[in-house]
Amino acid sequence: MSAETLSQARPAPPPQPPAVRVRDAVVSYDRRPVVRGVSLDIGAGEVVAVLGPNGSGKSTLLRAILGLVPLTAGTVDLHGTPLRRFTEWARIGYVPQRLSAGGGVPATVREVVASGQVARRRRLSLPTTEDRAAVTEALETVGLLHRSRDSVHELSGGQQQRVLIARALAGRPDTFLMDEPLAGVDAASQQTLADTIAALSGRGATVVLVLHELGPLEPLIGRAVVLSEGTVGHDGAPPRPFGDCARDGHEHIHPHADAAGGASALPTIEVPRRD
Ligand SMILES: Nc1ncnc2c1ncn2[C@@H]1O[C@H](COP(=O)(O)OP(=O)(O)OP(=O)(O)O)[C@@H](O)[C@H]1O
Repeated sequence: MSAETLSQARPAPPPQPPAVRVRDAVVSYDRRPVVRGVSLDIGAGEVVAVLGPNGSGKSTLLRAILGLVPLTAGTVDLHGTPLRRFTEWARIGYVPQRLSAGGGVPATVREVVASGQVARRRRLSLPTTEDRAAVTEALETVGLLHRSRDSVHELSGGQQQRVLIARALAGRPDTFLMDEPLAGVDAASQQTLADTIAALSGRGATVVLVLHELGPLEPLIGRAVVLSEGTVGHDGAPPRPFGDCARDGHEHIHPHADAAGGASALPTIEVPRRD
């Protein structure tokens, strides 16, 4: 290579840090460790499923990554920054598992979805036209624009789940952590949401999905982290036959009631810790 070519060569961009880096993470409830020494990196732009049986620690790991439950030991970095110093919460979209009934405040569907933009707004600033358009688009994406003014209390369980997904979309983050986003959602909406997640991935978003079954997300999932009693039992291509969970008679207990029982199950809005 000539001196001239060398002088024209641009320096390579610095390597991007992983979107999520977990090292030796331990999380305990009442001194009982339920995540026991997990280490993993999730690269920016990766789509990763976190699988495992009931109680294996999937949700707890996700919540620990977000700082919603404290680590007993180990570290978490988000986009190259230790969790306790991480401030770019507008980059993170969290879809929690639907939580207990009765804990929510009365809110319309639109209000809940708009709350997904809190992290990206300056304190006390009003939503911009762009913000409002993003809320409308998110509601359209999950097929609930027509329910915008209804109370979330009136929605079925599957619809509430779609509200939580819309809330994450409305914030326009680049990193999604979703805890069973399709559980309780009807088949047609599941496919729409899978298409949405595929589009997010196509735009370079990082997506971490706690799942019990891959379902319509299967084509998207190249990597699965399988937890077993709080440790990583497998990290690689999705194990087969993982579709067993979808077959009749599987013993997995899904935490989400479907439409029938959903009206009483309010989403609890959680904001990651920012200290
Ligand atoms: N807030 C809590 N307090 C005490 N124990 C908890 C709490 N949350 C979860 N656990 C327990 O920790 C263990 C791991 O739970 P976790 O919800 O992380 O598992 P999971 O793999 O997501 O399960 P599931 O598939 O049922 O959602 C379970 O034994 C659960 O009962």
